[in-house]
Formats: sequence, C-alpha cells, structure tokens
Amino acid sequence: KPLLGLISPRRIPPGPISLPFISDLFWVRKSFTDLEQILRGLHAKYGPLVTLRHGGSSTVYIASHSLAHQALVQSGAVFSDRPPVVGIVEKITTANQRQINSAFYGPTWRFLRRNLTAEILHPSRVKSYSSARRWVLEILLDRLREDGPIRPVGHFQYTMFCLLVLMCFGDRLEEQQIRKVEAVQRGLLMNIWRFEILNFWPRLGKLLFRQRWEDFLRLRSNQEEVLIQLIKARSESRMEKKHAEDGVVCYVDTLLNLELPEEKRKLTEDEMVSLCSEFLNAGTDTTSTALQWIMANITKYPAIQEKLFNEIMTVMSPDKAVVAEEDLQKLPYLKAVVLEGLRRHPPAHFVMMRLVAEDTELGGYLIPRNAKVNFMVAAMGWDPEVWKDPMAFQPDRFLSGNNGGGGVDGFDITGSREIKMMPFGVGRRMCPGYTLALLHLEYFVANLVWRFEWKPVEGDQIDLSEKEAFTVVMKNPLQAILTPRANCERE
Ligand code: HEM
Repeated sequence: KPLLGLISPRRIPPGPISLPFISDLFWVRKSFTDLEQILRGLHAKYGPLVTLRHGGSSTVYIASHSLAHQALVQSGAVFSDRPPVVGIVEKITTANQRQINSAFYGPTWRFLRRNLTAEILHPSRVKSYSSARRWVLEILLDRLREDGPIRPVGHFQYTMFCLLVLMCFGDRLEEQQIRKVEAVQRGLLMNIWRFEILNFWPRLGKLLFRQRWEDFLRLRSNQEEVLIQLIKARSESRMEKKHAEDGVVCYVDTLLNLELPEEKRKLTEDEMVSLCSEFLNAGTDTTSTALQWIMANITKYPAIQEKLFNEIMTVMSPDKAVVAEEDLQKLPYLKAVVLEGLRRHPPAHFVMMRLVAEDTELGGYLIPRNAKVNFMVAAMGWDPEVWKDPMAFQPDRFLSGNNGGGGVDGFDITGSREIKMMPFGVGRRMCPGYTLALLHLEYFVANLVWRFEWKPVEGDQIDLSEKEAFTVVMKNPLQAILTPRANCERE
C-alpha cells in the first residue's frame, strides 16, 4: 500500500518509448510469436518487468518466477480482473462479458466458475464421464489403424472434440452433428486473427473492414443456430426425462438450472451459447495441441517411448485391452512425460490478460490501477536459472528431483507454494480445467503408446518448430508410422 506517497515507488516498469497510434500501427501486423521474441530482447535489456505499448494500450510483461508468485498468489485479489473486451470479443462473450475467461473479477465470474468446477469438473462428475472417454478412445484407435505414414493431429482434435461435445450436450450425437458443431466452432477460432483488426479500433474497424465484420457476424450467427438447436433439444429431453437414460449430467443441464444471483434471472440462449463455446474451445484445442507435442517427442526419442511402454506393462494383464484410468496413478513416468510436454511446449505462451485492481508495488516499480499485466509462460518453463538444459525433452527431471523438476508427486503445477512453470496459469484465474486436461493427456498418451509403436517416417527428423494458431502448434505437424503392438494382437 502506498504510504503518504513517500516510500511508494513512482516509476512504472521501463520499456521502449512508444507513441500512441504510430506504435499501434507497428503492431497491427505482428503476431504473438513476434511479440514474444521482441519481449525476450526487452527483458534482457530492462529486466523482468517491461512495459510495452501495443494493441491500443500498454501492458506490463512479467518474466520472473518470484514476481509472478508475488503478483498472482500473494496479491491474488489485485491481479485477478480482466480488461473490458471490445469489437468481436464483445459480441462473442455477449453483454457484460458472460464467459468465465473474460468475466470481470466479481460475483458473476465466481458464480459461473463455481458452476463449472463444482458441477462438471468435480472428481465424482469427471469419473461419470469415464465411459465417454473409453468410447472416444476407441474412435481414436480406430482412426489410427492405417497403413503408411499418418498425420494424427486431425484425429486428436476430432476425438477430443467428441469428448467435450458429449460433456457439454450429453447425448451421443451422430458424427454428422458433431462435425457441424466442430465446423462452426473452428470457423470462428481459425479466423480469430483475421478479425483481430476489428478489436484495435472497434468503430473505425467496422467501417474500414466491413467485409470482415460481416463475415464475423455470419460465423457467429451460424454458431448460435447450431448450438441453440442442441441446447433446446437437451432442454426438451430433460422435460421428457429422456436424459435420465444415460444418467450423465452435462454442462448444458447445469446452465439450464442456473439463475444469476444478482439479476435473479435465468441465462439467455445467447449467454448459454457463449459459455458452451468457451467450454468446447478451452478444452479441445489446448489438449489436442499438448497431445501432439507429447506424441512428437515420444516418436522422436525411442528410449523415452520404450521406458514409458515398460512402465505401462507393469499395470497390464492379459485380460486388459486398454490402460484403465485407475491405473494412471501407478505410472509416475507417464506423469513426468506429460509434465515435461507442458513445460517444453506449453499450448499457451501467455496467460489471458489481467487487469490490476489498485495501485500496487511489484519488483520496486509502481503497477498502476487498471494497468494490463501478462506473464511469460513459455519463457518461465525454459529459464536456465530454474531448469537445467531447459530446451531438452527430459521427463526424468520430474522423477529425480534434479534438473528443476522436484519429484513427480510433489510437483506443484498450481504454483501456490512456488512457481517453476505455469502452463495453466496460477492463482484465482488459473485454468479450472487443469486436472481434467492432465487426466485426458495421461489417459490418451498411455493408451496410444500401449497400442502402437510410434516411429518417424524414414528420413524425417521430426521438426519441433512452432507456429501460432489458436494455441502454439507444430509448424510441421507430426507424421509417424504406427505399428500395432504384438501385445494387442488379441484385439
Ligand atoms: C492442456 C490443456 C489446457 C491448457 C494448457 C489450458 C491453459 C489455460 C490458461 C493458460 C488459462 C489462463 C489462465 C490465466 O489467465 O491465468 C486458462 C483459462 C481457462 N481454462 Fe484452460 N487450459 C487447458 C484445458 C482446459 C479445459 C479442459 C477446460 C475446461 C473444460 C479449460 C477451461 C478454462 C477456463 C474456463 C478458463 C478461464 C478461467 C478464468 O478466467 O477464471 N481449460 N486455461
């Protein structure tokens, strides 16, 4: 807290000189990858806190683990708000930012987040989706049974999507219906960069880029049409009590029950579309991206694959065709492989923008009220001060406690004691889906290695370069030869 303005810092974190409008123009055509590279240079020059103007406003970027802990954990309430959204994001999140990720830090955010965590992500509810996971695993294994080189990423995306659609809408939809939902979701997601310009100067952008604004409105209206149909179908089947047949509560069921406490009203269809869309996007692309990175490393490094396979063998018996969820607890090396994948290749290289609630001190600087703040997620996982040989893929670092990992069971991915890496963010706005994501990754990686031997296509070194899409993906998607394992021949 500032003390009579005498000992409180007056200086905001340093950064390059920037001029409104001119600097904004410079950033219009720059991607997050460019931003990350520029920030790397700025942090080397100015230290762990850097102020940079882009996207029409200034943001403080934090690269230090201990300052991130100080901000997100020790001063959690001050660093948990989100900035107001404009342009297309405003339309996507509906009036008053009614998505969990963009909601202002306050009662509505708390209420919506609690609904998700208590109703859908609670361990007992997650367990109730285990037959759904088994079902999509079979779909995935089926699709991977192909001769010759295979590019698995599309299959990863599709199966992860099926799983989230099921958790969202309940019924096992036909492939055609799932494809329809996937098309409207991806239509928006894949064009998000094209529409980004509409967020820079929302009013001017609508006039100057009229066609893009219209394209955006068309995609959003397609999305509403498809998702509202599914929400209505679920609502009607609830009334007829048809859903009791499968006995599984889905996200839409919980949304239909909700009543916003402050406004004392039910959610509108529009708001439900936004929340369902958030649920599908948040859980699909992030997880399938991480899965692809992990499988790429497993394919590239046969010794890691063999060690993992041998570990899985210890929990398998002749009567088991797949690695069961209960067995995942007994596989520390599997956990280490997944954690190493998230450290080395976090799907998100930044967290979602935070807004500071009051003037505060951090690292000797003033972070003023309403300043935007973000954190260098990837850089923290690659910091040689914390991780030995950080660019190498070495799952053992999580087992031995050497190389920065600290032991797989004791490793605290929530960062509440200490931050070493933060692929899911940290603090009050940390990803609420992190345990579900870890379960999905462990389950699919274990079964993919148990059922197939993964080998690179001859002459292919497996390129681990990155490219920015909705998440940070493989620039050259993984291609591999999959040979069914002899242990699975009875199938
Ligand atoms: C590997 C998979 C995943 C990764 C890497 C990931 C990463 C992240 C990150 C970095 C954030 C921002 C946190 C912050 O601002 O500090 C976030 C937020 C969020 N994630 Fe995830 N996520 C994953 C999976 C999931 C899943 C499976 C769900 C739900 C089904 C989910 C739902 C959300 C939601 C609702 C938020 C917004 C939280 C809030 O603002 O309160 N995520 N995630």
